[in-house]
Amino acid sequence: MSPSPQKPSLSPASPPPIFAARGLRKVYHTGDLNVVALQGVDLDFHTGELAVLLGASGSGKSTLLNILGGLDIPTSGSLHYKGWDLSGGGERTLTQFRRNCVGFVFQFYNLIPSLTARENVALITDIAPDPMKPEDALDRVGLSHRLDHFPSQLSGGEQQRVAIARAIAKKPEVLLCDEPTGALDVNTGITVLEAIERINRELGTLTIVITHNAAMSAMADRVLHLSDGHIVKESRNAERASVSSLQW
Ligand SMILES: Nc1ncnc2c1ncn2[C@@H]1O[C@H](COP(=O)(O)OP(=O)(O)OP(=O)(O)O)[C@@H](O)[C@H]1O
Repeated sequence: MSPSPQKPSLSPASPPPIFAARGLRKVYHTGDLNVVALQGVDLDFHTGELAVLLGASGSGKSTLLNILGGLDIPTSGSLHYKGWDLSGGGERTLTQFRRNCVGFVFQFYNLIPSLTARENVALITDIAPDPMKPEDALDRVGLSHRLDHFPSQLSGGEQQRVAIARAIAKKPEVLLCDEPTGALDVNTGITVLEAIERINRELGTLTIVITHNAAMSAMADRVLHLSDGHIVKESRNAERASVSSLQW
């Protein structure tokens, strides 16, 4: 373990973390320029937790989420998910990890326009080892009445909920959400966050949501503040606020 002033969040009563990141550093090389996006991050995450990762633009949030999701690897430091070495295990390990363990939700929904909601979700359920039915996934995000609608026939919030259904249909242990409400107005954003919170609560999926929006902190178990590539503050909520009470 690399020495660092940042303390991992394990309390004595906690079960072992499923993610353990130590000294994560990420440097992007672009021409002559080196951008240090992460400067030595130590973090643990536990099953069932809902964590909000807050930070200004450029603070390193997406870089961290992409590394946690196996879309990228750190320049140095280590990342373990259960028994898997995601920092040094190679592309095959990352592919297996992404395919079996992680669902992603991004700001833009990336649905296939020529497929219905059900068919967009079925794209994933057709290749996952033990998926839920597309109809069940869409039911969990409150879209049972929109199964045969095409993306162009759905509102932005509904499209994002289809994207969430697609992400959770393979029953991932981890759900990673990068600015899931960034393109939505407040009320629509609330319905999307309600869907995410419900998935976390009902399925016990470790859920990490990144946002600029400090108001979302109240819905989390734990809030991590990222600044300039460092975790500068970590706090826990004694209770999670209901999503419908959030305002911004
Ligand atoms: N592929 C890349 N190549 C070079 N630099 C990059 C790359 N991706 C990110 N960066 C830089 O790394 C830093 C962190 O970027 P990152 O996208 O992780 O921040 P962020 O907190 O998610 O920002 P935002 O909220 O604006 O999405 C920024 O300075 C960014 O310009």
